[in-house]
Amino acid sequence: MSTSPWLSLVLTVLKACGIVFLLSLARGLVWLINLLLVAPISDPLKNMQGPEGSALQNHFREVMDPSISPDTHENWSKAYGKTFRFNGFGKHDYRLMSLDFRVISHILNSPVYEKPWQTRTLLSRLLGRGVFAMEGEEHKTLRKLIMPAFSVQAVKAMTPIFFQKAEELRDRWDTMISHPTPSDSPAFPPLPPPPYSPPHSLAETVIDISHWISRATFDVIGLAGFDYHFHSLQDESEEVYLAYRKMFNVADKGPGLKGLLKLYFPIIDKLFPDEGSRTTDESLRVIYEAGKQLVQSKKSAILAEKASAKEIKEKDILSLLIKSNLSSDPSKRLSDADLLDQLSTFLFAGSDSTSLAISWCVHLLSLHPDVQTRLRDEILSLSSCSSNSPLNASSVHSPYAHADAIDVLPFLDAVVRETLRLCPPVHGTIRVATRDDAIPISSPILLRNGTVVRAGETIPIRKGSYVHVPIEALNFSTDIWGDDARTFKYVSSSFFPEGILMILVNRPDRWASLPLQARAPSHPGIANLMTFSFGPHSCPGWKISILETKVFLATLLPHFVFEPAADIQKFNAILTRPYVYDQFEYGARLPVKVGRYVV
Ligand code: HEM
Repeated sequence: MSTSPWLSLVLTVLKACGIVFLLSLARGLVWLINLLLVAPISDPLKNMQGPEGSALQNHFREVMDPSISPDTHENWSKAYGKTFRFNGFGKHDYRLMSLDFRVISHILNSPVYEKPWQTRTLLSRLLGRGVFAMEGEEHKTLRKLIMPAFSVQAVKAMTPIFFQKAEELRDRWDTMISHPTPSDSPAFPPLPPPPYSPPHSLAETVIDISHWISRATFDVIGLAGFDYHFHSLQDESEEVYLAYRKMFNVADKGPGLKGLLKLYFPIIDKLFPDEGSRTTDESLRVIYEAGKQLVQSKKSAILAEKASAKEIKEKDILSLLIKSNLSSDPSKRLSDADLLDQLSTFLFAGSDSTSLAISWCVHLLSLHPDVQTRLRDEILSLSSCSSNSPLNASSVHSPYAHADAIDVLPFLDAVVRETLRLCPPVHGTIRVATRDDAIPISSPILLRNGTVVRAGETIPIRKGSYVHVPIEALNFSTDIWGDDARTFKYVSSSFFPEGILMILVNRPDRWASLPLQARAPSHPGIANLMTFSFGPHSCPGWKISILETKVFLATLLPHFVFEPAADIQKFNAILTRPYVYDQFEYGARLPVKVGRYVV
């Protein structure tokens, strides 16, 4: 019996598919064996000291979960020296971590180290070709183009917006105190008691301050960035605002296992888009539609003003970017879509990070009433508000003069910096070596084979190795800040012994006379902190955040007293956010008791 031609064709195709499948399987197997068994043998990090773990055990939680990471970093650096290795996805994936500033300086300044492609791909999916996701020459060019938008003058020009939104927030909270509504206090489980409660409470209304401050800082970047009104402090219904929020919420959840698989096999997302992908696509569509019109109208306005030789009035970041773009080498100019990507990047990088800085400040002030009172007194002592009248942009002085006066208040500066040191919104960052390298160290280490690597000598690292930069741990360095640098423990506020609270109360004062090691050139960080990182990828928005935080505190403190309402813990998901202890499933929240301040 002869086989039909169709059947033999099907059999041939099946055979070919089988061969392709077997070849792919063999290739995958070789790759896996090399990854898990062969490559690790010659990895120089193998010879470093570090915590042990089984073949596929990772140490991500130990180094990234802020409820245990301070202890981990302290214990590991005591046991292995300041530069050690730990398991990434297993023993085959040794990663370098260091609390040695010489090592960190090298990693953050050398062109050998870049953000891993995985991070950049994830960011590009949300933010397009933003400065966050770029490296090398492209990054350098773009960075030069955006920097005018972060100059001292540009930040100063934003101050009326900081005041406007801080006052709007103050008024919202004032209304909430007068008329507490059920929608402001949804039915969450009872709040676990805070580690400290004042003997005579002056505040009754519980407000999730991180939620409201986040709305305010989103509005700020909308106006300061694009001259765009999200009006989110009024209600959260504006289309572009919702699009950004939904998209960033997806990002906040982290990639998860499926997200990681999608990174390596993008086809999965094309074939089986999940809820997160659909939300991101729809959000991007809304953002790009609105953004296109915004960029075009701003560009036309700027060109028209240029043609009429009038002074260009627009002060928002987008206008400054367009101006900077128009005057740059035509071959290096950004397209309208690229310009918009930078704005999405600033919203992503600048709104919630600043909101967290303000929220953590209020949280620490609520726990330390004497610091709160001292700070309020300093703010009220400003000549323009000596009579409990609120600081506001429309009073006798211009908002610019107000902002200048606020900026130089020493205790306010100390409280803001101390909070940024203890609660950095970005817990850490990561780099990958793009070629074999030798990293200089300043603190000696003992290798596993008994060799001592002395200060000034180098340790080898090979292409493809990951290096974790533990921002929070570097902020807690006892070499810089002294023995009390690590007395702040966030394991669980309920375990706080009284002694630790007493030490924390006065710590902002350390900023009045900084130790030598905290000053440049010993300390390379921006504003004497690691919080904004440093080097070519350091945060360009740090001046915005520090001044914005100060203006918000200076506007809110003369009006309100803050008392703790719950036991709060830190959780690190892209940013380090506050959660109610043991109520993680209810999302990031920072309930604080807010009352009117009465002289
Ligand atoms: C308290 C608030 C802020 C904190 C803690 C913070 C922290 C950081 C850190 C640690 C980095 C470096 C990340 C890395 O190297 O992986 C960074 C980069 C960046 N930040 Fe901020 N940031 C804050 C506010 C802002 C603001 C207000 C803006 C803009 C409006 C901004 C825009 C950026 C951008 C564009 C980058 C990428 C820079 C580059 O790759 O060249 N940030 N930020």
